[in-house]
Amino acid sequence: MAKYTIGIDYGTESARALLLNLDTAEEVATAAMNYPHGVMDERLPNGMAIPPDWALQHPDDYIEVLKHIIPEVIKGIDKEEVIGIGIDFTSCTILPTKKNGTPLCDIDAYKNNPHAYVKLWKHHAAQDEANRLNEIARQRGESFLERYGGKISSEWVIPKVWQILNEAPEIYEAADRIMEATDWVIMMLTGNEKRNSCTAGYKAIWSKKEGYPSNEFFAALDPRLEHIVDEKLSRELYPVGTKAGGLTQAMAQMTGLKPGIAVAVGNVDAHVSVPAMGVTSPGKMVMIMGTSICHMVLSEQEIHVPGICGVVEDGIIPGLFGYEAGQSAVGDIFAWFVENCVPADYQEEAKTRNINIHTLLTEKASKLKPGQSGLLAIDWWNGNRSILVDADLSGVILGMTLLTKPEEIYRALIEATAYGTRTIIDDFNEHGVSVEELYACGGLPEKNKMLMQIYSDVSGLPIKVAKSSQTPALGAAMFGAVAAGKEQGGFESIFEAARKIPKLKDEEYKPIAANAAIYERLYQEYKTLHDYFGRGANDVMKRLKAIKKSYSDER
Ligand SMILES: Nc1ncnc2c1ncn2[C@@H]1O[C@H](COP(=O)(O)OP(=O)(O)O)[C@@H](O)[C@H]1O
Ligand SMILES: O=C(CO)[C@@H](O)[C@@H](O)COP(=O)(O)O
Repeated sequence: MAKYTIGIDYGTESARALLLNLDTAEEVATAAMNYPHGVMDERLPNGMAIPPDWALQHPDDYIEVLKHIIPEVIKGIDKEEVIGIGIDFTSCTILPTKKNGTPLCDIDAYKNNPHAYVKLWKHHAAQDEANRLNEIARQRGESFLERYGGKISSEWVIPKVWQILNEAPEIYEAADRIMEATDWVIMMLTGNEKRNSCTAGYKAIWSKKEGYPSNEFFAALDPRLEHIVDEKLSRELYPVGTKAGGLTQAMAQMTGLKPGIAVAVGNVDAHVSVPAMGVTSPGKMVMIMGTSICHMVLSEQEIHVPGICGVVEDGIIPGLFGYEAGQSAVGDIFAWFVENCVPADYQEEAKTRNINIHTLLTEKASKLKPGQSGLLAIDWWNGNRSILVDADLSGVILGMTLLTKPEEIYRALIEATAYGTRTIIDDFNEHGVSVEELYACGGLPEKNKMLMQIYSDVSGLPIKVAKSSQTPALGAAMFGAVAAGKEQGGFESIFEAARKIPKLKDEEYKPIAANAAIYERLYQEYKTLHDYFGRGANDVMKRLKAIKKSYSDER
C-alpha cells in the first residue's frame, strides 16, 4: 500500500495543499484556494475602516480553505493511505482566542473591534511599541536583543500584543490565549494546544537556553504585561516534527481524511522550505522568494549577527542554529508598480499579445544593460526588515528624467531588491555565518529568469532552484511524515526526509562577470543611500510619515 502525507502552506493571500507520495517522492496533486476575506487592510467585514499600516485576516478562512483543498488533493487515492499532515504558515501571524480556541472575532461582543481579528505578519502598526520595547530592553541590558540582531521587529508577538493592550484593553482582557495562527490551526485539527518552539523562538523572544524574557522585563514595558507569558502564551513548547496529536473525528469528516492520523506541530513557511530544498548543513542560504523574501542559513555556532531577524537553536533543523533574515516586500513592490504605474499603451500591448504585464515589462527590461537606465532604487516599500529593522522607512527611486521608461523603473525595482538581498548576505559573511551558495524557491524563480540572473550577478553567487513549485507545502508534508514516524511508513527524522524527497532543477544561475562588475559599482551607491536614509543621517522618511499619520489621527 502506498503512503502519503499532506502539506498545507498558509500564505498571505491563499492556502495551498500538496499530496506527497512518500515512496516515490512524487508530488501527486496540489490545490489552492484564496482566503474568502483576503487580507483586510482597508475595511473589516462590517465595512468599518481600518487604519493605515494594518493587515488583518479572518481565522474562519483558515478552516474554510481546508474543506476544499484537502478533498481536492486526495481525489483518486484511498484515504487509508494518508498517514499524516503538516502545516506551515506566514508568521508572525497572531490572534486572540478564548481558552477553547474560539477566536474573539467570532464572538458577537467583539466582532466590530479590529483588534479581535488575526494580525497578519505584515501588520506594521505596532512600530511605536517595538521602538519602546527596544529602548527599554537596551536600558536594562537584556541579553536576548543580541539573538535578534539588536532589535525586536514590530511584526512580532510582543509589539503586536502590546498594541492590543494599548488600543483595546478589553480585547487583551477577554483573550484567554494569544496564539500564532499556525498553532491555532493545529489546535483546531487535533483539539490540542501544542505550540511549536520555532515560532516562539523567532517571533516571541523564547530560547531553549533562556526561555522567555523575565516577568520583570514585561512589567517594565507595562505592569499589565507582567504575566503575559503565563496568562496568554505558553511555556510548553514542542520542537518541529513533533506529533501534536491525531486528527479529530470532526476534522476528518470535514476533510475526507481518516480520523487519528498524525498531525505535526505548526511550522513557518520559510523554515520548512530549508529541508524541502535538501539543505540540512551550513554555508547554503535558502531564499523563499515571493511577495517578500526570507533568507535562511544554518550554522553549527550561535553568532550574534546585527540586523537579522533572529537565530534559534533547533529552529529549522534539530542540532543546528537556524538564522533568519528577510525583506518585507519584494514581489509586492513589482505588483504595486504593475497596478499603479503602467501606461495604457503598455496595458493594450499586453492584452493584444495575451501576456501579463510582468512578462511584457520583463521582456523590455531584459534588453537593458546594468546601469543603462541611470536609475537606482531603494526597496523599502514595506519598510526594512533586515538589516535596519524599521517599518517606518519607505521606498526611493533616484535618477528619473523625462525620458525614463516604465521597464527601466521595473528593472530598477528588481535590482533594488537584489541589493537588499546582497546587504543581508554581506552582513552574514562579515559576522562569521558563511554564505557560499544560494538556493531559491517560491513564486519568483518560476516567474522571472531575468530577476534570478540579476540576483546572481548582484550577489556574485551561483543560485540553485527548487523543482517544486510548492516548496513550503512540500516541507510541511515532510514534517507530517516525520510526525507520523517510521513505523507508520513515514520518516525517522527530517534529515532522512531531506535526503529522500527534495529535487532541484537542472538549470543553475551563475554570475556573468561583466554584469557583476557594474552591479558592484551600483551596489556601492545603494549602500551609501541605504546608510544615509536608514541610519539616521537624514530621517526625512520618518518626518514624511509623521505628517501623513497626522491626517489619519484626525479621522
Ligand atoms: N513575472 C513576474 N516577475 C516578477 N514578479 C512577479 C511576476 N509575476 C508575479 N510576480 C510577483 O510575484 C509575487 C507572488 O509570488 P508568490 O511566490 O506566488 O506568492 P507568495 O509570496 O504569496 O507565496 C507577487 O507579489 C507578484 O507581484
Ligand atoms: O516572515 C516570514 C517567516 O518568518 C514569512 O512568513 C513572511 O515573510 C511572509 O511570507 P510570504 O511573502 O507570504 O511568503
